[in-house]
Amino acid sequence: MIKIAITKGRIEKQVVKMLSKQGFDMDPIINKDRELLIETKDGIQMIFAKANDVLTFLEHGIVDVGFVGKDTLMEADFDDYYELMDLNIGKCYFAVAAYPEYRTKTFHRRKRISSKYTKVAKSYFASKKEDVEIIKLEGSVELGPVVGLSDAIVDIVETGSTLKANGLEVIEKIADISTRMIVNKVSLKYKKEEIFKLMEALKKGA
Ligand SMILES: Nc1ncnc2c1ncn2[C@@H]1O[C@H](COP(=O)(O)OP(=O)(O)OP(=O)(O)O)[C@@H](O)[C@H]1O
Ligand SMILES: O=P(O)(O)OC[C@H]1O[C@H](OP(=O)(O)OP(=O)(O)O)[C@H](O)[C@@H]1O
Repeated sequence: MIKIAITKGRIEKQVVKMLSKQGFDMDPIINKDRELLIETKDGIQMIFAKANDVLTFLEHGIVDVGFVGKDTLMEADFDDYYELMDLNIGKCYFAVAAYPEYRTKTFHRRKRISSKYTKVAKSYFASKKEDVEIIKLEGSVELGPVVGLSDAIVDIVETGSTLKANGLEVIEKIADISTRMIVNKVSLKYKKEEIFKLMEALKKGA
């Protein structure tokens, strides 16, 4: 039995589609209602969780494999896992975004940056040797500049339509993001064959 945790939502839908294309029995998952733990005929147990919780389950050995965005991995403090594969799905990127005036404006105080990803934001501005104030927001981060809470944001951009709809633009790209397959180090020792079978199937299903 191989135990997998998948980030609910976008990532879940795409990973399930890839596995189903490779002949894995995904019907119980496609037809699930609100169940959070599903077992398939192929000896796979899947749980569906919030991105950060996927890492928590893997850290505590509850699951062998996790599917999460690189954004979640970059923001997390836990890094004792193997990142086995880039699935090339869930593609987007981290960026600094703001109103166009941000580019030319002179700041006589520390810039205020709002983000859900405070660690990523902090290390980006530190790498630029800029001392900024980071303000944590849990979502709809674009609100920061819109309501005057912050001068800029660090957030995920996919199509750019959320930024555009709010008059904001990308100031600088920080890093590419895509979905990664991560594996518990102990699991890789004991379930190597099943884990590699899963990885090969995902490679073919890409
Ligand atoms: N436009 C996008 N916005 C957010 N995440 C995206 C986007 N495109 C791809 N992703 C990837 O999908 C993952 C899950 O995103 P999703 O929107 O389902 O959850 P979330 O925004 O992290 O959390 P929440 O459940 O609070 O909305 C992200 O961690 C990221 O890797
Ligand atoms: O470039 P786009 O295609 O417009 O996508 C980017 C938007 O999607 C994400 O938000 P999400 O929908 O996950 O909601 P949230 O802001 O509540 O996290 C992200 O935080 C941006 O707001």
